[in-house]
Amino acid sequence: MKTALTIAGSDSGGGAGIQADLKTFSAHHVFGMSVITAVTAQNTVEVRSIQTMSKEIIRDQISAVFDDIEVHAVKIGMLGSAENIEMVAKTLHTYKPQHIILDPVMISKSGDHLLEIDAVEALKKHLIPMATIVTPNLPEAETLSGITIQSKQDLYEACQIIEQLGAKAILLKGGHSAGDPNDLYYDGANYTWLRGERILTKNTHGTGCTLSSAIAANMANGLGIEDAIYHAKEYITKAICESFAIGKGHGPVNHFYRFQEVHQL
Ligand SMILES: Nc1ncnc2c1ncn2[C@@H]1O[C@H](COP(=O)(O)OP(=O)(O)OP(=O)(O)O)[C@@H](O)[C@H]1O
Ligand SMILES: Cc1ncc(CO)c(N)n1
Repeated sequence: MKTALTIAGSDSGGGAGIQADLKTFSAHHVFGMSVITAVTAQNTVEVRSIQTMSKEIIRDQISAVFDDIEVHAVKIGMLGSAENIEMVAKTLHTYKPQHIILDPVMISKSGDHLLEIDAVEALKKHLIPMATIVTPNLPEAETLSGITIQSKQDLYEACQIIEQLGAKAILLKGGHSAGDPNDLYYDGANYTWLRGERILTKNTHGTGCTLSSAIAANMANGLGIEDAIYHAKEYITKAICESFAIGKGHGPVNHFYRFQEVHQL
């Protein structure tokens, strides 16, 4: 059995964060484990409050997993504070997991801050250099690169700047663009476009969490990085296509379609 660990925040509404990650792992037949960095009181409409976990309990959750269980891939999502970023980086340095998929979560679809503003520098300094792949959305790529993205050329430049921070590869997600949701992959040498067609739905809560977890699950299952992102893009596209109109805001994506396909439900 292959395993994947998510280090992320809890979403009480079940559409994003740890909950989306574990559902994605299961749908990929990967055994999911979790380190909770923060608890958010959240639904499809808003984030009502956040309690960030202490750095000690984050460290202890990570070591409890690694001291006992082989971890085939790690996905990192919401971290909350600079202090927690430093602790996650320091603890992962001890265990040196082979694949680290870093989703640099900053702001939720509902517009709420999930990362303290002064923590961006810590993310750049401590975690990006450890990442196998970083998966920023457009606003996150602007924050990490320090440039405003208005053209295709800006996308290429943002990828280069983030790669120079030490990441091995970048997947710059196009969900927030005005047109079709095309994602740009950069491996430090070449650019590849993962093309998508915009699905007209408001049910896009947790799309970024799901995409990064699907990449982690695919890598845990032994795929190389390029196959892993290609299949993850297919997975998120279908999951959005068949998403659920649950709640009054941005509803969650559908992880069950995989089980329905396999079991012909
Ligand atoms: N309406 C849509 N139709 C098709 N694909 C989409 C749509 N919205 C997003 N995507 C795809 O979903 C993936 C996640 O992209 P997005 O930019 O939404 O991430 P995100 O902002 O980090 O998500 P979140 O913060 O809600 O978890 C990308 O592959 C993107 O192209
Ligand atoms: C806990 C959590 N992580 C990530 C996201 C993605 O925006 C979210 N809304 N909530």
